[in-house]
Amino acid sequence: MRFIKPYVLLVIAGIFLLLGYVYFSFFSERLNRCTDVVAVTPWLAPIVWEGTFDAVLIDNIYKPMNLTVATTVFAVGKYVRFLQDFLETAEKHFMVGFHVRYYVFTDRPHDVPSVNLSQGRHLSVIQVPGSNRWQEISARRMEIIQTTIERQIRGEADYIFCLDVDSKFHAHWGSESLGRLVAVIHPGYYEQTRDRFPYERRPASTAYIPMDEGDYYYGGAMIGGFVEDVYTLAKVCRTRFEEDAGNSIEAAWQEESHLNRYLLDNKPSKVLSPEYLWQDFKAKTKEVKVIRFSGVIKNYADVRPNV
Ligand SMILES: CC(=O)N[C@H]1[C@@H](OP(=O)(O)OP(=O)(O)OC[C@H]2O[C@@H](n3ccc(=O)[nH]c3=O)[C@H](O)[C@@H]2O)O[C@H](CO)[C@H](O)[C@@H]1O
Ligand SMILES: [Mn+2]
Repeated sequence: MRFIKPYVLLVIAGIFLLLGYVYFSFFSERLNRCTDVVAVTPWLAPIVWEGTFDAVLIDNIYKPMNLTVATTVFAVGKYVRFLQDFLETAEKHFMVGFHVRYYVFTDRPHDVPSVNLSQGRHLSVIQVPGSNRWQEISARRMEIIQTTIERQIRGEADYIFCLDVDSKFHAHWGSESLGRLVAVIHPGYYEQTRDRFPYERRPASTAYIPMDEGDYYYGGAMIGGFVEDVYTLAKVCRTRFEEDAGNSIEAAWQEESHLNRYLLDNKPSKVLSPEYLWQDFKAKTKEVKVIRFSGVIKNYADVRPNV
């Protein structure tokens, strides 16, 4: 040992430190980059994330089918102000190249903006009553979707998406989202365990979900699928909502709670990742590579009839 000069020992120690650093930073970077997502549900339905589909290939399958996609959107009261951005961004990103029929439900038909629609895309305005309770407006969507499918949409479209209006499209939303019954994972709860989901927890409500049940917490801002499957969903949720009202109970998150109960018993055939329902106030997380549709930041006191 006495032949080894101290500086040699220092150099050896330095080399070990350097190797340790390189090794550690390599693996910690790999750990950080590990953003794998689950792309299938326990009942084997796909969960659609960026990287799990080939947009060109899927379009090539669906486009020759000459499909029409209905899109319902409610703009009651001051929510008409969201229509312009919603429609303009939908024209850029939503089901581009497909026949799209927008159904705009509003109590202010004269305030519906005129937006240039691409070829093969139409818009109908359907007058609905206003209300002084936002909970009622939000919840009555199920009833109105049900009756409009009966009256009109059934004969005009193959698929349907029912969307929140206080939102914008930011990137491609195409045929990869089509399926028999399609729901979206709520962006606020995809990292949570189910005991944290805000399901309706009172057994007196028909939307009740016990603590040890539930698959995902689905967002009420998007529901889609075959017109007939969405029709049944809307009808069941509406009936249950009214049954609850008869017993003087309103589920925690109105139709969203009923939707979650319905989807627990009737599993969606396709689940969209939170890329398809983000919220502008929420910072992007590493799993979410693309934000396709996102709720804008709104001043609730300013836009809702009651707070
Ligand atoms: C991200 C997400 O999943 N959002 C859900 C959530 O919050 P939100 O806070 O996003 O609800 P919201 O105020 O956007 O209401 C839902 C929708 O109802 C319509 N509307 C509402 C009020 C009004 O005065 N006029 C009007 O037209 C409009 O289309 C709006 O987008 O909770 C609601 C139920 O409580 C719905 O389930 C929403 O889909
Ligand atoms: Mn909303």
